[in-house]
This record gives sequence, C-alpha cells and structure tokens, in this order.
Amino acid sequence: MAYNSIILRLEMNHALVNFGDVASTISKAGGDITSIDVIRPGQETSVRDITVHVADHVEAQVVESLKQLEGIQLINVSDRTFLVHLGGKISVQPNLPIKNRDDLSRVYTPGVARVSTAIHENPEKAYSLTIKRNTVAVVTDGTAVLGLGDIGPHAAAPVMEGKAMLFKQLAGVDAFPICLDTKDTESIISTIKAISPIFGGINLEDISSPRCFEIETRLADELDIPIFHDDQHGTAIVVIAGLLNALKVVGKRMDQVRIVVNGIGAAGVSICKMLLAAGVKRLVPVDRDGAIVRGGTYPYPMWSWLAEQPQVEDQPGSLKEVIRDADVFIGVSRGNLLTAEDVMSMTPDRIVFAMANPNPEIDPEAALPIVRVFATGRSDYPNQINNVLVFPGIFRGALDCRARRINEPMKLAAARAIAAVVSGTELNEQYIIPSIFNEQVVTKVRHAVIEAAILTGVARRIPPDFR
Ligand SMILES: NC(=O)C1=CN([C@@H]2O[C@H](COP(=O)(O)OP(=O)(O)OC[C@H]3O[C@@H](n4cnc5c(N)ncnc54)[C@H](O)[C@@H]3O)[C@@H](O)[C@H]2O)C=CC1
Ligand SMILES: CC(=O)C(=O)O
Ligand SMILES: [Mg+2]
Repeated sequence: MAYNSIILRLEMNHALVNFGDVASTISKAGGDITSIDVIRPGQETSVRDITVHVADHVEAQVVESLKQLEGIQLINVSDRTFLVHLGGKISVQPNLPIKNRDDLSRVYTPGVARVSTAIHENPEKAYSLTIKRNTVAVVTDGTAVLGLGDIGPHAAAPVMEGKAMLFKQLAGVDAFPICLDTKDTESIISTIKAISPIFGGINLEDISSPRCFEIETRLADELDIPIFHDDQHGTAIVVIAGLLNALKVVGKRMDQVRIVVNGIGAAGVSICKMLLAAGVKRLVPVDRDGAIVRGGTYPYPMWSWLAEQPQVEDQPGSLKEVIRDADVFIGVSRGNLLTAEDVMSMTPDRIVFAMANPNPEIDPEAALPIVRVFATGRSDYPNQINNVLVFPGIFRGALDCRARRINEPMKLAAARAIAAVVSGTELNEQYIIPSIFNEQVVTKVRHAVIEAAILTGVARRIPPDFR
C-alpha cells in the first residue's frame, strides 16, 4: 500500500468546532496526524497546518470529511512530496567566492589560461585541476523510469535529481542529471562520448533493455572512465548482498537453491549473470511470455545467452507455474503480479525479493505473513533492497582510485562488503541488508572496490589510505 504525507491548512471557528472533532474526523477517515502547527492563533478563529500520514486510497476521503465538518474552512491541501520538489532538488555552488578583481583574474581570464594550457599539455591534470575527479553524470533517456516505463526525459528528471542528492549526501560525489531527448542507441552513445571530458564517471540510469546493454558495452570500450548502468549492476550487487545474508538466515546454500527471476530486462539480466557467477545451479529466468528455457530461441542476445547456460532449467511455463517449489523469488518486473497462493506454492523457508518500484510484485501485507525473508525496493518496509546501497560507494571507490572501469571483481567485492555490514549476531529475517543511512555502507563498499581495482590492475591511482 502506498502512503503519502499531506498538509491540511484549515481555519477553525471555535464556536462551532474544537480540535478534538478535527482529530477524530481525520482518524475516522483513515488518516494519522503526525504534526500540528498553529499558523494564526485567535479567540474566535485559528489557522493550523495539520500534517497527516495517509494511504493513497483514503486521501480524498480525509479531505472530503474535513470539508463536511461544520466550522471548518479548508484553506489549502499540500502534498509534502511535491513541496520538496519545488524548484528542483539540487543546485551548483562555487567552491570559493569571487571578492575582487584579483580573485576574478585568477578564477577566470587571464589567470585561468595558464591552467588550461597546463591541462592541454598534460590531459591527466584535468583530474587535479577541474571538477572531473569528483563528478559523475547520471544519464537517462527516460525509457524505463522506475517501473513507470517510457515516461520521457522531462518526467525522468526528478528521479535523476534524487540520485544526484544521494550521491552527494552519502558519498560526497557531485552528480549531475543529464536527461536525453533521444532513444536512438547511436545518438545516446555519441552524446555521452561528447560530454564525457568533464566527468570522472558515467552512471547510466533507467534506460530500457535491450538498448541499455549495447550502450553500456560500447561506452565502456570506447571511454576510459567507469561506465556503470546502475539498474543492471547496482541492482545485481545489492541482490547478491541480500541473498548471501537471507540464505544464512534460512540455512540454505547458493548451489542448492532453485531461483526464479521475474523480469529479464536491465536488472534481471545482470542479476541472472551475477547469480550464475555466485554458484547458483538452478535458475529460472521469466519474462512476460513465461520462462526463458535452456535450448530456447529468443529475439534478444542476452536471452539467447541465458538459454545456453547449463544452470538454466529447460521446462517452459508461466510465472505461476514455475514459481512452484522455488526457494527464492526475485522480481524486477512490475507491480502486483503474484498472489499469496503463488507464493505459498514455493518451498518452506521461502525468500521473496519483490523489487519492482514503486509497487512490488506482491503486496507486502499479503507476503509478510507467509514468507521467511521478504524484501522490497521501498523504504517503508524492513529489508530495503535498493541499488542506492551500491552506487554511492562504488563510484566513491572508482573515483578515488581513478579506475578505468568497474569490473566483475569490483562488483563482487561491493556485494560482499554490503552483506558484511550486517554482523552474524544482528542478522535475522527482518534485517538481512543494512539501511542506506548506515554510515559503514559507503566506507566499506569504497574500500572493497578500491582493493579489487588495485588487484585487477584497473586503478590508475593509489589513494593515500591504501599507500
Ligand atoms: N529495487 C531496486 O533497486 C531496483 C528496482 N528496479 C525495478 O525493476 C523493474 C524493472 O526495471 P528495469 O530492469 O530497469 O526495466 P526494463 O524495462 O529494462 O525491464 C523490465 C522487464 O520486465 C519485463 N516485464 C514486464 N512485465 C512483466 C510481467 N508481467 N512478467 C514478467 N516480466 C515482465 C519486461 O518485458 C522487461 O524485460 C522496475 O520496476 C524497476 O523499478 C530496477 C532497478 C533497481
Ligand atoms: C531503484 C531504481 O533504480 C529503479 O527502480 O529503477
Ligand atoms: Mg533505476
């Protein structure tokens, strides 16, 4: 169930109504008052802002029941989520003020010319003398935004701005949203190449499959900075981290469990690849038309690759059929596809990661009582398996060691590092994955990623704490 927080500004006529009436009306309509601010006190009338936590489906009911209450004038209803987006969520700030002509001639012409000449003579100096060393582009074409689909580059911007905020707050990385008005693979590749000089890394985001695979592979080959499609690899890394811990909770091993992955797009392909690399022996990838089976013929190279893997099962079937007797379900498809009955047909001690955003593959309220370990991509339930646990730390590490690319050992190291933040004594059904606010996450991921980059020869710099 989706919840929202609304602020109701209302004027009360004290002769006709008291605050107790208002509170009980809101509560009866299904709202939960979380705060009250008096905006204008008064003997006869007063104005208050009442913040109410409310499920989406009863929001209109709360508003309507207040409108019906005698003595109440509803002045305004604001949605707090929209309020935090007013004017956008990020801005660009200079690192120093320009106070006088002297400063001006240093930061801009003529002084800046000497710095530009130095970089022209030695391009490596771009890392020390410009924002390149700490700046990442978050690039989308708006075609697979969360689970909302192809909503276009303008509508994708709030998600990309949100990622930029998280990059900065969690890892000190300056990230800038780039929302491209093209879906053409060649045009996306050439645009990213053309803008790449100022960036130390590229985070591809919410670009739909299968174009995302070619875009990432070509850019990784043609540029010497890390290219990381977060929906593929960030998601796969956090799934492996969560699964390592969930398997410990239920006492099963990676090479024993039968795993169904639903939604073989950007996230699903990368999850399947990483599961195979982690030793999974029984894998059932499923998309809209049912299971992708060993020996099958498919329109996309990544599905054909899966059909060649010996660990992929050869029995066709719909999701509802193949989920029977699965130990683990991983959903990166779209919301509300599974019923409680489907989940009950899995083995005992079942693990369900229903990660579609914003609505998971099964309603958490239906799943929680019938699964041993349950996780979603959302922050309002325990076990938030979201790639936000990955991208800040992985880019922090890659930028700090100036990695040429982000390779498989770096990804595996990141997954293990995230899993290890939850200690053996803390681990339980409700706590298989650390919170994104756990300060150890970025530190440990960064450390593991740099170590792996140095060992695999992709680091171009050894950070001081590794010397
Ligand atoms: N929790 C997290 O950290 C993350 C969650 N996601 C979520 O995973 C979902 C997919 O994201 P992407 O892989 O980036 O998108 P995508 O568009 O690349 O892939 C989606 C895939 O799901 C398939 N699909 C759609 N309806 C289906 C159905 N009824 N049954 C089976 N498959 C179905 C599509 O055919 C497609 O192959 C989205 O809801 C997204 O929000 C994605 C990345 C991270
Ligand atoms: C979390 C994320 O990247 C997504 O849902 O697309
Ligand atoms: Mg995404």
